[in-house]
Amino acid sequence: MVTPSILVIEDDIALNQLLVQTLRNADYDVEGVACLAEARRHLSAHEPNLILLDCRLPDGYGMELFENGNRTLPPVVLLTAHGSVREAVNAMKAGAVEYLVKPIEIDDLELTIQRVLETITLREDYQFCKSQIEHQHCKRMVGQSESMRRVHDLIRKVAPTNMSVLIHGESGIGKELVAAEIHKQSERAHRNYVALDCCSLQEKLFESELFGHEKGAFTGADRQKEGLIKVADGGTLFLDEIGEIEPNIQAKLLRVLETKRFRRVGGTNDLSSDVRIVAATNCNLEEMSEEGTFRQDLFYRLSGFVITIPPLRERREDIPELVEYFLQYHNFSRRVNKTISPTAMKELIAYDWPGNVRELKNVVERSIILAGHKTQIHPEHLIFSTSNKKKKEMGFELSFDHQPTLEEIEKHYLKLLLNKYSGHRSKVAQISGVSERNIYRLIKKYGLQTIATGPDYYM
Ligand SMILES: Nc1ncnc2c1ncn2[C@@H]1O[C@H](COP(=O)(O)OP(=O)(O)OP(=O)(O)O)[C@@H](O)[C@H]1O
Repeated sequence: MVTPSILVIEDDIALNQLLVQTLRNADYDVEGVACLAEARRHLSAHEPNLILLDCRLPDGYGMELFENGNRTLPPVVLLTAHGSVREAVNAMKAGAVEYLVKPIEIDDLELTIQRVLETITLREDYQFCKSQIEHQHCKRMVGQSESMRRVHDLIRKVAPTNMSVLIHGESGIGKELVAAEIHKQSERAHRNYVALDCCSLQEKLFESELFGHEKGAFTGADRQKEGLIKVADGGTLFLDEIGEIEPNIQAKLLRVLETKRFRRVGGTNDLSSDVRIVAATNCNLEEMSEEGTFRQDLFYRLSGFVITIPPLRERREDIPELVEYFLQYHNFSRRVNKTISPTAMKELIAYDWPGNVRELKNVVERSIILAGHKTQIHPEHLIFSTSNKKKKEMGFELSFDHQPTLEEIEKHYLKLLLNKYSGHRSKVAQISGVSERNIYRLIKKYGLQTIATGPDYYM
């Protein structure tokens, strides 16, 4: 184990030497300085694990060290004069983790330092474990129903090949999770996995995001930029909502699939990238290709291998496992230990889940909060997006205390639909009669990102 390092900042030379020597005898790696200027110099080159800081120094108050720029200081134990309680309180408020009152007892000093260092180690270990668990939870695919076993089987079979894959399924069903799994189980796993939502950006920006651009290709292109196709060279590029891409980009994407070649926006040189494309959609691409809104040749290229994820309401046997999984995840991150009552579980299984797994995840998280101090989640803690059941399904009301502008009506209506359908954007698009791309634009325009739940990269 690395020896913990300590910086002693104390202007009383005798005390400084005593502290340094005592702590060195206790096997710490210790340096001593006598003023703020020296401390700042030392800290610009070293990162001690802990600082012992005198309150008053010849060139200022010890606490001024906290105000010094953005650099995060290691934990500070303040050395205060006997009787200056106010100073100690202010120090703790400013960020010191402990204080020691002079004259300093050696036993006290050693114990305090040991305790502070132990707390830091525990906190670091906790953060590490938490991030590991969160990471695993983000990635793990749960569900042992027959249809999900088939999905797993298809992933296992297609992952090692280099085939393009088209993932089909309703919004919030886990398409991105399947794409990530294909990458993880492929030989490309050690290279980049890059995800891009095809309706998150306006056409020109999307094109430049995908293919990159040359300097001067358009206003604002002040330097050459690498596109995601290149960034994912050797790896996997996941294109979500592929049905939304414009015909011009469809043609360029087809070229990448056929020849692995492309050009940056504004460029004349052919570039190449060995990228595997995994695409997802909740549209009927076949129908779109027959109607002429999606290139047929691109559809055929992409649909060489299709994985369809059935909606949650068609594989209700997965619900208990998913509920337990999300419960465990949210219990852990909220440091509680809630269980679910059999009646609440029954309701979850019976519900139709228009927002699929994403909606289930949200309902479980909300139920933990609503259960408050109760250890068990009951039906009254479950709030579904279509709550008040079907009774208000057909009607809606917008009320204003003034004559609203059209924009205000648009914003309120969008907000109402997003709330009603748990941020299920394709449903909102379908009901309001505009494309999903437009729904995205409106969500951004009216700052409703927090209601529109979806993968982070959308917003
Ligand atoms: N089988 C599953 N096991 C565990 N978590 C899941 C599963 N399916 C979906 N999820 C979780 O549900 C949420 C939505 O999943 P994901 O983003 O993959 O859906 P999507 O189909 O790509 O959605 P969209 O159509 O909106 O892009 C994510 O938090 C994901 O981790």
